Formats: sequence, structure tokens, C-alpha cells
Amino acid sequence: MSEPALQTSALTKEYKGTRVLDAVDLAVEHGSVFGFLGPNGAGKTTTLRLVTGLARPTSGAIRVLGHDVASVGAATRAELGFLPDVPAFYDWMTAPEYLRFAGGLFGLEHRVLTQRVGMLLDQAGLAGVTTRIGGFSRGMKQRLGIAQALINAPRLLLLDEPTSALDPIGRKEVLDLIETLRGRTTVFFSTHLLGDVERVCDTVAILDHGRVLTQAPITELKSRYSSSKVVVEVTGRVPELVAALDASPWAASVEAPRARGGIVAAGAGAGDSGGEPVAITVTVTDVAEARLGIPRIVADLGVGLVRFEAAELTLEEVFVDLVGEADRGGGASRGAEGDSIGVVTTERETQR
Ligand SMILES: Nc1ncnc2c1ncn2[C@@H]1O[C@H](COP(=O)(O)OP(=O)(O)OP(=O)(O)O)[C@@H](O)[C@H]1O
Repeated sequence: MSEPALQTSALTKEYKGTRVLDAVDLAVEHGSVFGFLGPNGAGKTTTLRLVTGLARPTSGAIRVLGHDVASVGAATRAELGFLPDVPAFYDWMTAPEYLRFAGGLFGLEHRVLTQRVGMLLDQAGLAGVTTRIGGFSRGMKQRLGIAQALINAPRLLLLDEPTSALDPIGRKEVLDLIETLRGRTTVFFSTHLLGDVERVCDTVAILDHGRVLTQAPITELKSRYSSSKVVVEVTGRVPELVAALDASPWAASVEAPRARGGIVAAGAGAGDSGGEPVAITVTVTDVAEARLGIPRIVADLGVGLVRFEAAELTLEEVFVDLVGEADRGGGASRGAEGDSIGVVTTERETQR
């Protein structure tokens, strides 16, 4: 198997004795759209600065496109594209002028540059825009920034929080643009937005307090965690069923909707369903025991069973499980600031 497009090994960075990255191992496979997810201050920008050679690691190694970053040459640098967290533009230029300027820095030949500028303006939804950059919306600027990062047709595109300053429409436009890159170039992008990762990434690494909590293809991550959740959909006797499930030794938690929407935990007054099917989610500690126990409880109560299956989890639920585990000491150690990972934002929150 070929070497990953980007690989970090035990990557550590300290600023004046404070460790901001702690033994970070990442492997970004060629062709993937890789989400580097973490709250503010987790160390995402620091990682990108190390990967692009803008800062040096305290220890550990970084390999980009098969080369050690410490000794990487101009030829490999020309195969990277980078959009910093706060991109700077010349406001008096138009988008084509700016892209021509950026392409000129790579020494692109006139014909190639003209063709590439046209293609990228199109891809970024900026074709025909004659306004100067100073009059662009933030979303337009970010799309132009991505187009600029693509001017050299990079094999690896590094984007630092490309959507964080955008409204939902601007975010959608940028995510759509990233989506079009799938299969053409490897994309590594940092974000604190779970919804963005879920929307376009195939693989995710979750960073918290400078440590990687997990790294996996999103589908694998979901199935790994969904095996511990079961959905039981029933008609009638919901409170009794919730209580019986909750009293079972293999049940860690039971959640059922309230009579009028909203989720409540077991014992908090889940209403009866009045004949409508109600989906109860049970987090189990022993899947085999739960598979035997749940049908038995349902049958004993004489409840109508509509559905019994492994839960489909969202990335947000996996994330909450993972971070909860880290909080309880089962995962990476936590910093003194406690639960700052909770500030990672979900799509729902940002659209509220
Ligand atoms: N040059 C520096 N000197 C000292 N501390 C720094 C420096 N750069 C970053 N840090 C610290 O390192 C930690 C990680 O910062 P970093 O900017 O990498 O996080 P981030 O995940 O990108 O956050 P954000 O989403 O807010 O950009 C923070 O505590 C920050 O204060």
C-alpha cells in the first residue's frame, strides 16, 4: 500500500513549556476528504502550521506526499495547496486578477494559467463576477481562497477552518465546492463544525486539548458505536417499558420521546404513545444479553413491537459518546479546562 498523502507521527509542539500538541498521529490517505475536528484551541491551526512548514515541531515527524517536511523541496511544496484560517487578499483586485497573480507565483505558463483561472472561477461560482475583492461577501472570499489554493493543481489541499466565519448559505457553497474536489485531490480540512464533517468528509480525526481522541472512516466510527445502541419501537405502555428496560443490568441508559416531542431519560415521565409507534433508544453494555432481554420484556408487557434494530447514530452522538468516555478517563487525558470540547458546534446550533 502506498504511503499516506499526509502522515504525522508523535507530533508534539510546545510553546514556552506549554504542550499544545501531544503525540499526534494522523494518516490521511490519498483521495480522501479528511475532517480534522476539534473545538477552539484544540491545536488545529498549530498542526496546519507545522504541516506547511510555517512552524517547527518540538518533536515528532511529518511526512507530506512521501517527503519529510523538515527537508521538503520546492517541487513538493508546489504540490501543496493551503488556505490559512484568515486569508489575506488584495482588495483592489478582481477575482481573475488575483488568481492570475497567485498562479504567476508558481510560474505557470500563460496558456495553462488562463485555462486554469477560467476553470477555477467556474468551480468557485465566481465566473462573470466583476466586483473587486473588497466588495465580496465572506463566502465569496472563502471560495476565492480555495480557488487560489487550487491554482497550482495541488495533490494535497490543506484548508484551515474554511467555513467557520460563514453563514449557512456561505457554508453550503464552500462545502459544495469541497465536494467537487472529491477523487481529484486529497483534502485535509480543519473545522469545529460537526455538521461540515458529516456532510463532506469520508474520514475524521477528533482533536481535543492537543490529543487525537479517535481517527477513522466516518462509517466505521458510526458502526463501531451504533453496536451499543438499540432502537425499540413500540405501540403502548411506554412508561412501563422504559422503566423495565432501565432496570435491566445490561442497560446503561434509556431514552424515549415525551408525549409532545423532546427527549427525556428513563424515569423522567415519558408519556404513553396512545397507539402511535414510539421509538425508545437503549444504550447497552452487553449487546448479546440485550438481544435476549429486550424481546422478553416487550413480550411480558404485551406491547406491540414495531421495530427492533441497531440505532443509526449521527456523528454528533458518536462524538458525545467519545468525549464522555474521555471525560470519565477512558480515553485521552483531559486538560485542566475540563469540558471545552463541548463547544464543538453542531449544524443545528449554528442554524438556530
Ligand atoms: N504562537 C503561539 N504562542 C503561544 N501559544 C500558542 C501559539 N499559537 C497557538 N498557541 C496556543 O496553542 C493552543 C492551540 O491553538 P490553535 O490555534 O492551534 O488551536 P485551534 O484548534 O486552531 O483553535 P481555533 O479554532 O480557535 O483556531 C491554544 O491554547 C493557543 O493559545
